Amino acid sequence: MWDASGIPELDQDKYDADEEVKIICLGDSAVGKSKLMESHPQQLSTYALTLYKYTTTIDSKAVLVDFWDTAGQERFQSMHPSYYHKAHACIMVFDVQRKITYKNLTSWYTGLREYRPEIPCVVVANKIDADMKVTQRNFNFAKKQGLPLYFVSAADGTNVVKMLKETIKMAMSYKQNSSDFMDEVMQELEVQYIFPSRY
Ligand SMILES: Nc1nc2c(ncn2[C@@H]2O[C@H](COP(=O)(O)OP(=O)(O)OP(=O)(O)O)[C@@H](O)[C@H]2O)c(=O)[nH]1
Ligand SMILES: [Mg+2]
Repeated sequence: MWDASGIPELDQDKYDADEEVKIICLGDSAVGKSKLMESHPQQLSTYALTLYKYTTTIDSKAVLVDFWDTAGQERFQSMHPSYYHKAHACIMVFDVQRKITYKNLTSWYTGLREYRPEIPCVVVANKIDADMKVTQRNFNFAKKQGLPLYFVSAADGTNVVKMLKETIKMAMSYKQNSSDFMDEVMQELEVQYIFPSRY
């Protein structure tokens, strides 16, 4: 099992800066998570984790975004808690051509909410280039959970930038507005859970 805390570049303290957000990516293997992120050249890879660093301008503020990408075969059951730690938003991806990847969103979402009950989360229906008709279909999971749904193609770029920009905005808004007491408590609990030996 990988340990993000051992990599200096993944030092959690830097996420305290106002203009930096952490966005995690979840979804089954081969749905296109890495392809969605690969438009961003700077990356740092370990065994199961790839970090894509991305700078953008939102509301005339320079924002540094760390996109965290893991291999889908890790599955939610064995996701390391530090993957979720201090994440400000989540991108959940499925493949419109493989129904099972849509069904499994439920498990990914349950796993996410265990660690990050409040962060904004978007659902991405990827690979629409393979079958444009799917954009007419209802994907009730997103509606039922009250999550935004984006039809995208990582292959030809359709809606990718729009989805990323809107997710970054949600992440920033979460970071700026969620410093309520419960969130602080949750974060303390997470820290103790990840680094039990320090306490
Ligand atoms: N047609 C089409 N193929 C895509 C699209 N996005 C990804 N693919 C292909 O789907 C395959 C899997 O893409 P990856 O980005 O490696 O998927 P992943 O979710 O990162 O998979 P894991 O790392 O195993 O979890 C690759 O062959 C991609 O080229 C898309 O929008 N359209
Ligand atoms: Mg991948």
